[in-house]
Amino acid sequence: MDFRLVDLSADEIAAQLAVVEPLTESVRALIDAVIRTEVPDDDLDDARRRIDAVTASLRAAQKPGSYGVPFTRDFTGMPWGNAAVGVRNAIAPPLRVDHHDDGTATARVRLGAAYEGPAGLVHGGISAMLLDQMLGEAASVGNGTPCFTGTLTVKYLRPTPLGDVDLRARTTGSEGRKVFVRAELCDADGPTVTAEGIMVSPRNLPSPDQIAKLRAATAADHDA
Ligand SMILES: CCCCCCCCCCCC(=O)SCCNC(=O)CCNC(=O)[C@H](O)C(C)(C)COP(=O)(O)OP(=O)(O)OC[C@H]1O[C@@H](n2cnc3c(N)ncnc32)[C@H](O)[C@@H]1OP(=O)(O)O
Repeated sequence: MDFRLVDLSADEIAAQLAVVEPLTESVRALIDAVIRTEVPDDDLDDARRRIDAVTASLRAAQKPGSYGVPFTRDFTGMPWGNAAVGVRNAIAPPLRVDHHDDGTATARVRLGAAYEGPAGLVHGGISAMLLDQMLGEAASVGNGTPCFTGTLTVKYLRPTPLGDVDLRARTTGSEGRKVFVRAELCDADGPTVTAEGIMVSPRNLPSPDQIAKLRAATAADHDA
């Protein structure tokens, strides 16, 4: 787990997001357009050349490896490359997860043509990924430390049509470093996929107490 700290204020992060989120949204629109376009082949070839030129311009200054999960000075994670929630990742729908006082995590997301499995239906792997993220978020926030998926059990109750889906997760208990979590993915008529997870806080991570102390120390440094 990457605990790299970045010295960015909330304003600086907001300024980055203001540029990055629209760019990623444009790439998502591009993905959808490539899937559904019916323009002639010559136009496709021309589009490819122009896209390659944009890609080359972005690669002029490029981070090695992946984005990782840097932490801000108030110890907030920035999982911007994450496949499910990443604001820099055009493959992510992205899921925007809300955490509630009762310990549940919820999200609503529109799954378009890029997430198709069977015709007109959400790919089962995408449903599993989104549910996995929800389980991890509910477990991690409830536990106060990041939890990895140990065991994930997914049950597909009925097909999920592409379109708007709602997700909800809640922890059902914990035992040592294990957190037990349940989640469901619903269309307008109710649950289509359910999941159960045993999420484990890895042994080499700081404990929730240590993280709370780190967060307090970082805040105190910043105030000084
Ligand atoms: C705001 C947003 C915040 C942040 C939100 C973050 C959300 C992230 C969501 C994404 C979730 C992912 O995709 S995570 C990526 C996919 N998952 C992974 O790559 C995990 C790969 N596996 C591992 O790293 C490891 O095997 C771990 C962490 C699962 C366990 O390793 P460990 O830490 O050494 O654990 P260990 O001491 O062996 O075991 C501790 C206890 O857990 C149990 N245990 C161990 N492995 C498993 C297992 N696979 N399934 C069930 N239970 C297990 C043991 O029996 C033991 O129980 P007992 O004897 O105490 O009873």
